Amino acid sequence: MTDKGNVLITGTPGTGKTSLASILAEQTGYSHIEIGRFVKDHNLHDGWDADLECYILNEDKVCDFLEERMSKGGNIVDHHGCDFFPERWFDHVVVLQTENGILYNRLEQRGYKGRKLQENIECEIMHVIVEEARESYKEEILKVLKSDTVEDQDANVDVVLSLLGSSKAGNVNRSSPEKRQRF
Ligand SMILES: Nc1ncnc2c1ncn2[C@@H]1O[C@H](COP(=O)(O)OP(=O)(O)OP(=O)(O)O)[C@@H](O)[C@H]1O
Repeated sequence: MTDKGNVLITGTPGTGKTSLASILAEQTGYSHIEIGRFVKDHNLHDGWDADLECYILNEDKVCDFLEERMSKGGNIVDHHGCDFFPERWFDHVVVLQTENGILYNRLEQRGYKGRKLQENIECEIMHVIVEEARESYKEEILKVLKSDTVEDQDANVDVVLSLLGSSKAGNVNRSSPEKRQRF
């Protein structure tokens, strides 16, 4: 591992991982690794799940593909699961949580329906990802953050920037909140 560490941003689909990770990548110069996109672009899967309408991620392929990149540090990884990554990869793990009604609307707006919508809402209600993160990483590197509003997102950017500023990741560029990308 180099001077720059790696950050994992996880949470149920729709909680705002990709939005937060892109702002952070822009402000820090870290690379944003959106696992879903990598899986598709680099064929790190075992085919398409027609029921859930997503690729069946191959964990070994993903870990092998990312190992060298992660060992160099300076990555912000964004994924809706966290238990199959090597624990040593991450210096900070952030779990985003969104109030169920807000999440429902976000996912519905994205065209989620039926089983896919229901399973994702249940996942959030049951705190599945928070529990998975608690079982997979040490409490001291874990932050659980609310992601209901734009204001929450701004606050979350500051939390991660300060984590990076106070860790071995060293100095990061802080731009003013007005310049931040909005969605
Ligand atoms: N804190 C927030 N407040 C309000 N809206 C948000 C917030 N975070 C994200 N959104 C909006 O919610 C939607 C989902 O965000 P995003 O794609 O970042 O979620 P995600 O967790 O990365 O989802 P997935 O796991 O499916 O990729 C987007 O329309 C985004 O603009």
